[in-house]
Amino acid sequence: MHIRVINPNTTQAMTDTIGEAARAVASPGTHITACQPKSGPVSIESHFDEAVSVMGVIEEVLAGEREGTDAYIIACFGDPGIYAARELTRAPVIGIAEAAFHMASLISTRFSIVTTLPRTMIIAEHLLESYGFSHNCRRIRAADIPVLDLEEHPDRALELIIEECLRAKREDNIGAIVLGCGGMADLTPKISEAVGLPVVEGVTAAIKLAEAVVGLGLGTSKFGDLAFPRPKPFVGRFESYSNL
Ligand SMILES: NC(=O)NC1=NC(=O)NC1=O
Repeated sequence: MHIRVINPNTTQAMTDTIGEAARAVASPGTHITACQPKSGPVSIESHFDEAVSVMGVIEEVLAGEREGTDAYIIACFGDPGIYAARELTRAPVIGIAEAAFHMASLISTRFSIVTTLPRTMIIAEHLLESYGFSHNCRRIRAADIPVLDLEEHPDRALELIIEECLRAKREDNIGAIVLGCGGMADLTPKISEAVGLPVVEGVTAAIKLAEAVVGLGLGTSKFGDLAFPRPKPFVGRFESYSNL
C-alpha cells in the first residue's frame, strides 16, 4: 500500500517530522511518501493561510493520482481542502483532525484539544461542528506557540504544550488529549509520559485509519457530492485544471 502524506505548509523540516512519525506506525508493506506544496505558506495559522494552502493540497493530490496512490493524508489540523481533494480521487483522503477526533472518541467519552496559536482554535471548533464531534470535546486550548516554534524552539514548545495538557487534565474532566497540529506528530510519547493521559495525535491516527479503509477495500465514494468534478474550462493561472 502507498500512502501520500501531504504537509500543506512549505516547511521541509515539518514534512520530515510528519513523515518520520507516519513511518513509525505504518504496517509492513505500507510505503509512505511525505510531501509538501512547491508554493504556499511556511505555516498555516489563519483562515487566509489555510485558503492559500488548499491549492497546494490539490496539486499534491493530482501528483499522487499520476503516480498511483492508495490513500492520502492531509497533515494539517485544519484539514485544508479535504472535500476538494476527495472529489479528485477514488482513494480515501483522511484529515488529521478528523482522524484524531474519531480515534479519541473510541477511547474516551470526552477529550480536550491542545493546539498552537489561540487564533487557530476557531478552526478546530468549526471542524468539531462539521464532523459531529462537538459533544465529545470539553475544551479547545492553545499552548500559544507559533507553528514553526515546534521546529525552531522545540524544547520550549514542548514545555508549553505539556503545561497546557496538564491544565486540561486538572480542569476539564477528560479521558484523552488530542494534539492539534501536524508539527506535534513526534511529541506523543514525551507528552503522554509527562501528562499521564492517553494522547491522540492526528498523523499517526490517520495512517492507521487509512490502512483500515484500504484494507476493507473502501475508498472515497464517487456517488453524490464527492464525484469527480464536472469537466469545464478554467481560465488564467488555473487553465491546467480545464476538463480534468
Ligand atoms: N493548528 C495548527 O497548528 N495547524 C497547523 N498549521 C500548520 O502549518 N500545520 C498544522 O497542523
